[in-house]
Amino acid sequence: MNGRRAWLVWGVSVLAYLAAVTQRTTFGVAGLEATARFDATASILSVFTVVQLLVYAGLQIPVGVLVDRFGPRLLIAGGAGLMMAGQLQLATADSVAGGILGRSLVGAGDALTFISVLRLLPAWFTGRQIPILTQWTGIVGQLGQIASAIPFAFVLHRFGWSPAFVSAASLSVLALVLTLLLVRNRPPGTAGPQVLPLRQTATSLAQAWRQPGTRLGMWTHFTIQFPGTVFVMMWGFPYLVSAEGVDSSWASALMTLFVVVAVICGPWLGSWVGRHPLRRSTMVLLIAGAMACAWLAVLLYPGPAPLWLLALLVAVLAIGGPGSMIGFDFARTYNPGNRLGTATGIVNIGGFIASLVSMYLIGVVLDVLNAAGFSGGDLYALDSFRIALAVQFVVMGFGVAGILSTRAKVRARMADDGVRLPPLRQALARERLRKQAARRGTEQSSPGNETG
Ligand SMILES: N[C@@H](Cc1c[nH]cn1)C(=O)NCC(=O)O
Repeated sequence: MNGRRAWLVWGVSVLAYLAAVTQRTTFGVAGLEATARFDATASILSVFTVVQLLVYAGLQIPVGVLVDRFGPRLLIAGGAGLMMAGQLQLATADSVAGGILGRSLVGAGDALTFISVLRLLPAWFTGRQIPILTQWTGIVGQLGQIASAIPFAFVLHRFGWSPAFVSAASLSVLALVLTLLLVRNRPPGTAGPQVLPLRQTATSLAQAWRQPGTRLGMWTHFTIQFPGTVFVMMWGFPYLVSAEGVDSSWASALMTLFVVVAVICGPWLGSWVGRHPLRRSTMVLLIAGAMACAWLAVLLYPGPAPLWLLALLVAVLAIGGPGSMIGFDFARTYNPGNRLGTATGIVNIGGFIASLVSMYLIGVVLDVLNAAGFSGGDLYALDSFRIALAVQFVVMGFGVAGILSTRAKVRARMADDGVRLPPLRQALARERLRKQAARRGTEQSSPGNETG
């Protein structure tokens, strides 16, 4: 099914997602300028980010329903239009209310983009390519952070607030135009999934939710996306610099390591998922276990943790981004085409809710410890952070319980359908044999290649 046209559609839609991630992250880069422009305190500024994330998370299900009804092209274009409007609003806003309106529009446009881009993949690609391309979609999109950190920051510091946000808006204009010109919902001559009548929308939403595979995807996203998001978007920098005493240039290097590890792991995880579709949840639990162990080692380390241990922590947390994409693979494989957008929206809520709850609770615990005198007047004391960050174990425990209970339901349904899951040991032995056979095949074919 895939040819040049499919790659073009994917390329343009991923550019639209990259533009969305750029718009999502520009405000973080402009934090200092925003404080001066809006004459705002740190907590008011954090409201900008929280509102944007709440709008994003709150719109996931409506957007999922809309993408099933109107197709991804219209929604990706609409998302780009909303983000353009949001950034233009921000470019001219000089009151907190005006700024928050701008960020809300950006959050709404952003919400329309990612699940619509994922929705295009099964229409244009087949089989094992889909999990790999799902990963590449996530990876290429994250590069939008670099567009905020380098060209956007350059324009902001050189030319000021309004030119920077207007230039960011122009990226969404490009995404809007290219999407309308080049993206199509499916290859010409192929029939899309049957669109359900409007009155069946609620039924379809209920069916997507009742499907335990969708909820397994949501708990997957919930459990392993949030530790990395919390670290990168909110608490990582203050923790590293103020509590662990890491130099700020090393802290930036650790944040770069985060992106590099996510980029390296994504394609590998995508191809692993394609080869072991029945072991996806085991991989998710392994990643969650590795994250819990890494945090435990850092938080229990007597005194400030050494840089190598912090680098290990960052590397493990980074796997969560690509790892959480396995959640979307559950949604895709356990739902029919006509409710795939809805199911994807449900999955995508998981990680963002867990992130918001954790970010907030960590802040509350830090405040309480400070008010109680535990922190010795230093809000970001190492021992206070040890307790506050441990909140994540509770959130993760919640997620793991969700994964285990929904996985049991998925497996029970599979057993009813006559699908038997071979024991892990047997599956690993079979994989070893397959690899040996593949190696023997290569050895045997090499002389032929040489003579041929
Ligand atoms: N898991 C992330 C995307 C990702 C992929 N690799 C690293 N991060 C996700 O769910 N993203 C949703 C979005 O809207 O960006």
